[in-house]
Amino acid sequence: MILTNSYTRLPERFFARSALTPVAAPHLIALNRPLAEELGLDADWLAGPEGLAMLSGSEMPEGTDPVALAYAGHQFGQFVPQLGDGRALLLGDVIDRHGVRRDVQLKGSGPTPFSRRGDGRAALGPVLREYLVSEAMAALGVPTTRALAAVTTGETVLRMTALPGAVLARVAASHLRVGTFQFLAVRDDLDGLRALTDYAIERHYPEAREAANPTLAFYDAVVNAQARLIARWMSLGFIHGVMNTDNTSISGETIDYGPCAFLDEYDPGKVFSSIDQGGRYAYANQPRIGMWNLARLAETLLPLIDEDAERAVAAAQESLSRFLNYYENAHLAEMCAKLGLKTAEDGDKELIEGLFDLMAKSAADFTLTFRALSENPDSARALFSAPEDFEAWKARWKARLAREGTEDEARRAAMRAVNPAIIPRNHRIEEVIDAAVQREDFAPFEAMLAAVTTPYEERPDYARPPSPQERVWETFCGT
Ligand SMILES: Nc1ncnc2c1ncn2[C@@H]1O[C@H](COP(=O)(O)OP(=O)(O)OP(=O)(O)O)[C@@H](O)[C@H]1O
Repeated sequence: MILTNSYTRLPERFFARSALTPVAAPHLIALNRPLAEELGLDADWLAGPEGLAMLSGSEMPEGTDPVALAYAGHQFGQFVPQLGDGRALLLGDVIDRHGVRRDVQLKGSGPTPFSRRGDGRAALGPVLREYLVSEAMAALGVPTTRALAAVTTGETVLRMTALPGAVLARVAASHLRVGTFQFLAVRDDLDGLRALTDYAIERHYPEAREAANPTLAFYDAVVNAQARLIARWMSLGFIHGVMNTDNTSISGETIDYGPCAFLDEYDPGKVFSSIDQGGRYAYANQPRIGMWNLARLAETLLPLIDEDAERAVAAAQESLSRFLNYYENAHLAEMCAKLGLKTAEDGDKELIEGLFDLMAKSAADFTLTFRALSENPDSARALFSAPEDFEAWKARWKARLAREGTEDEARRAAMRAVNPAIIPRNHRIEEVIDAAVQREDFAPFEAMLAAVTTPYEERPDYARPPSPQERVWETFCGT
């Protein structure tokens, strides 16, 4: 098993090497064989003793050079100049079957020089949550980190109580974050910023090299990727929950599934995360926060954009101002597709907003509403508290559909292919975690993984929203 590590070609101050902390009794609970195959990794080797030693962070194959990456970040708006992988170890990278370099990282593998007061570990529950939700997101076509494997450690970690420990092996287009740039900028490390920008351009946006101002073109590409990512989240009712700048990936992937959750009933102000007291990362705030995070990235790049500070600010502002355009175009395209419209025309935005208003008034289930519209709009009526208002909206929608003239069955098929039947609902995730933690029963995890990775197939058992007794009000971060 050969993993190179392209980060170690960057200056030493970007990362720290860290001693391994072998775990008591590693046990493989999940291995993503299709992903291993896509990465060109030998799944049988990964499932064997040497693979398990690597996946649990206990022992590395000869030649592996794992590192913890340094980064900073704004957490809930407060700048922390020194964060870094406090419980993660980047094993290295591979070139996948499509020729793309991908990182393999362990999360929960023990203390690193960046652990601060933390134990470097992860509990089984959050590892299962991240595994399920990231794989669901991939199946839904959302750019995301992936789950390669999950291993229990045979050790307990202390949180509110003693919990079983686990390690997640995660794959990412890279682990570069807005916070990685902030780490260098706050230290006035211009050479470092140059090296990091070159690395990021090379890895993610090579076309920026050809631009008159490569740094600006790189920034614009990140703005675009984040705008499209957040539009995708919004179209699925996904709430990230902890959109700090250290969780804003330069590649435009979703990263860190700590307190995330999908909406059940539609509520634009919805917050799940127990630590998001002010609602900063509420569902409807996500585009605005994405733009705020990108402004922080711009600040780090100013000296590379232009030697003249005023010109640099003006250029960065112009680029950032395109975020709203990118976002609105992407969101409109997503929503038109969800409503079976192939093109967008004047008035579509109002049609979409009209539906969301009704959904909010009725607390209609987000996923069920769009799925019902894809199958049998009459069945959607029951989701609305004022059926006559829904009928009026439906008449507008039907008139709009008639103007496009797509044949009904073809339109329904197209809508079913973009409106999932299955999302990883929070109450089901909690059941999976309970079974695993209380009874070491992983069958519910496997069954749910199979359901959420085929999200467009009808599965009434997983499609059902929570009953009032099953409802989960809060998710917890950083465990
Ligand atoms: N148990 C822990 N021990 C040491 N450091 C931790 C622990 N939990 C979180 N941290 C660190 O606190 C910071 C913020 O944590 P956060 O929960 O956003 O990240 P994470 O979930 O650990 O990792 P990632 O963002 O890579 O998914 C990170 O620097 C992280 O490494």
